[in-house]
Amino acid sequence: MTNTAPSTADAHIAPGAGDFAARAHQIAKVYGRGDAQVVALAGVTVGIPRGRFTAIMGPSGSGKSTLMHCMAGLDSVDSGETYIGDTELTGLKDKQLTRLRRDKIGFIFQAFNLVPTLTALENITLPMDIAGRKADRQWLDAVIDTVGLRPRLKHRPTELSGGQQQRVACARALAARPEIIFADEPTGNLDSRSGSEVLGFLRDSVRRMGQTIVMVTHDPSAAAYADQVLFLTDGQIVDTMAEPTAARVLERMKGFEAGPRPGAGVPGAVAQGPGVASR
Ligand SMILES: Nc1ncnc2c1ncn2[C@@H]1O[C@H](COP(=O)(O)OP(=O)(O)OP(=O)(O)O)[C@@H](O)[C@H]1O
Repeated sequence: MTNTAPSTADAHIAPGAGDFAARAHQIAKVYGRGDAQVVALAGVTVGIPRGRFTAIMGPSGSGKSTLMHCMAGLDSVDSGETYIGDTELTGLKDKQLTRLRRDKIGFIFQAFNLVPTLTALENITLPMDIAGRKADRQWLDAVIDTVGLRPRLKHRPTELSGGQQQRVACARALAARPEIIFADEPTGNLDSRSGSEVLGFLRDSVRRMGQTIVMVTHDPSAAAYADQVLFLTDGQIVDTMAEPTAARVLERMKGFEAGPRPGAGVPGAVAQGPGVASR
């Protein structure tokens, strides 16, 4: 069911209000028809605070990837609006959307998606090369040092470990200084040590470089690296948690197995950054 009722939370995401790198307003997404119909998003209103690390968690099938894909302009919504900065994505033509994704958004996926014939450095600068943009040398150096890739820049992906390949993918996402980075299970293919390294690096890029990151994850330990966690069930944001710990996130996730927490059903909830009270 799509929730279209206005929410007082909407005031927080009116265009120009709040410092959000990305926003969604009452977005709904339904797959299939008739008996096969699945409501993936049921009227989600959310703002992603700029310069913060936000994790999205929820049971399998709760709509995490759909929300991320719709907010990143990789998938269309059936109703509602999405914004990157002040630019409304809904209604953009394909070419405009491609340009916006290229110029303003960085992506990190579970599969590293590196070009095997290019070196680590060439992979990092590839999006800028395609866009015909010159890399800011100082920034690029800072990114390379932050991810600890300097001794590996001439290596091809097959000559790098999984963790190193994902660090190349992180550096590629950061190099163009995007408005926001969307990361979908970035540590899903990594052992726990490499996963911790990548997560530590993502957190550092938020703290030291002011990057905005949104990450979908199943792992409470990964979510604990974030500044805040949004919890989705049945296509709605039902809770938020600031300054999460793995234990608190795990405890909250257990609650979903027994159904949403009483009073936690807040369709239209808005991520409010560090000021959100822990629940
Ligand atoms: N292309 C599609 N066609 C039909 N149904 C889809 C499609 N993509 C997603 N769905 C359905 O929409 C719902 C939400 O899917 P989504 O992948 O967003 O959930 P998720 O929370 O990311 O799940 P997981 O944690 O298992 O990856 C699920 O019921 C899924 O089966």
